[in-house]
Amino acid sequence: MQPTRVIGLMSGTSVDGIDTALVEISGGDLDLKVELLAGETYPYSPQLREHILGLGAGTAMSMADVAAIDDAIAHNFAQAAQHIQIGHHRATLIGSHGQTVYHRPPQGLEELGYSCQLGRGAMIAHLTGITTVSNFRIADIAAYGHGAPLVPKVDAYLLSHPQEERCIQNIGGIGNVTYLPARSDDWLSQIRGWDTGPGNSLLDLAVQHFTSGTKSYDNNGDWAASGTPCYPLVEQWLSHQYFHLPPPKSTGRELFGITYLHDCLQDAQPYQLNSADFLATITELTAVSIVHSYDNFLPRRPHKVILCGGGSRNSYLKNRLQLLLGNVPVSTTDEFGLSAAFKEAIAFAVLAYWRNINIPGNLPAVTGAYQEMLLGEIHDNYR
Ligand SMILES: Nc1ncnc2c1ncn2[C@@H]1O[C@H](COP(=O)(O)OP(=O)(O)OP(=O)(O)O)[C@@H](O)[C@H]1O
Ligand SMILES: CC(=O)N[C@H]1[C@@H]2OC[C@@H](O2)[C@@H](O)[C@@H]1O[C@H](C)C(=O)O
Repeated sequence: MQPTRVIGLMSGTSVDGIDTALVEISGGDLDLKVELLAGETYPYSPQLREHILGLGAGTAMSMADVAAIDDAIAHNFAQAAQHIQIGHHRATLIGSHGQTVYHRPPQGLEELGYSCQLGRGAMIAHLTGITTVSNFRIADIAAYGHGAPLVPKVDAYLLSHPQEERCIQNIGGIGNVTYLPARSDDWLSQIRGWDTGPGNSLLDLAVQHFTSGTKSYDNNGDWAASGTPCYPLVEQWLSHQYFHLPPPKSTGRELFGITYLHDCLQDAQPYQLNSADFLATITELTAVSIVHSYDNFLPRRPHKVILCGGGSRNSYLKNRLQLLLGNVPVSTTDEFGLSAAFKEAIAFAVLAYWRNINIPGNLPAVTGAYQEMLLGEIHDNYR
């Protein structure tokens, strides 16, 4: 059978731009194959980024303003899909995650969560002339799940190993892990996944704070590497309720965003840290919270930790993780043939492909949903 050419579109909690992957997909589950033909990140304009971050942070806005942001996101996503195809044969399917602006996990057993991704799929289908699957999280949420993380099932089929136990750790704005047991008889039911807490979100905000907005992230972690972490503060921050909550669990900028950073800055005042020390301390919180969650919520430490997402390019953070994990080697998905930068975009291409052939995309043991669900709404090409 001919592989299907699919575009995956994803903009995550960093709101840095649209990660776009053009892939060829074949197979179903264990025989799933994905080839990345092109990958590109198309940044948002500074104004649109500011509006999206404002909306997410609770800035008062009219419904007309929200509609304008929603439309602008859909236009940008459609444009990204058009651009990535230049010089290639056309895709027949798009999987668009959209832009998360709000995420509220279920507050109790009988409670439904809520997650809002802007950039309507119907618009993208119309603008591109390509059938588009979007709104991936809602079906899992309707089944009392968190609607996140959704990448673990894709990780399972692209990165699991017959003998090794692996943690696939994404470090985006928020961090999330997929724990993959070795592929044995009932390995699928033993897969776990959850949001570990802050990835780069607090670090990016702190860099913006110290540079009055002239820089948006700590390139390579060099700035943090020039400082020293303040461990009493890391300990204090680690007492945050989220880190102790057992999975299934998910979070977002609602918890680890600008308000939390302001609290951290206040907590740091008695220690009179300079900016480098503060960044080193925030970076340490990301690293320690990841390892702490493995130690608390996994049967044992994995054989390998494999990183992806923008934070995998932060050498200082990677080194801190390696130090905390001792003899468990830390690498990136690039070393396993899967692009660390575009893995999430690739995952939404796979989820769209699965939706199109009626394969469920969620793992109930990860999201907490009571059953497997077909994820995403299909918007036909209206042209
Ligand atoms: N060279 C680099 N050095 C250090 N950090 C980097 C580098 N490149 C990217 N990053 C970090 O990665 C972030 C973007 O990561 P990514 O695109 O994976 O996030 P996201 O997809 O928006 O988030 P999420 O996975 O939470 O949805 C940037 O905001 C920055 O903090
Ligand atoms: C609501 C939402 O957009 N959540 C994102 C976010 O970014 C990382 C983490 O928090 C993860 O739970 C999720 O994204 C990935 C792609 C997922 O669903 O697997």
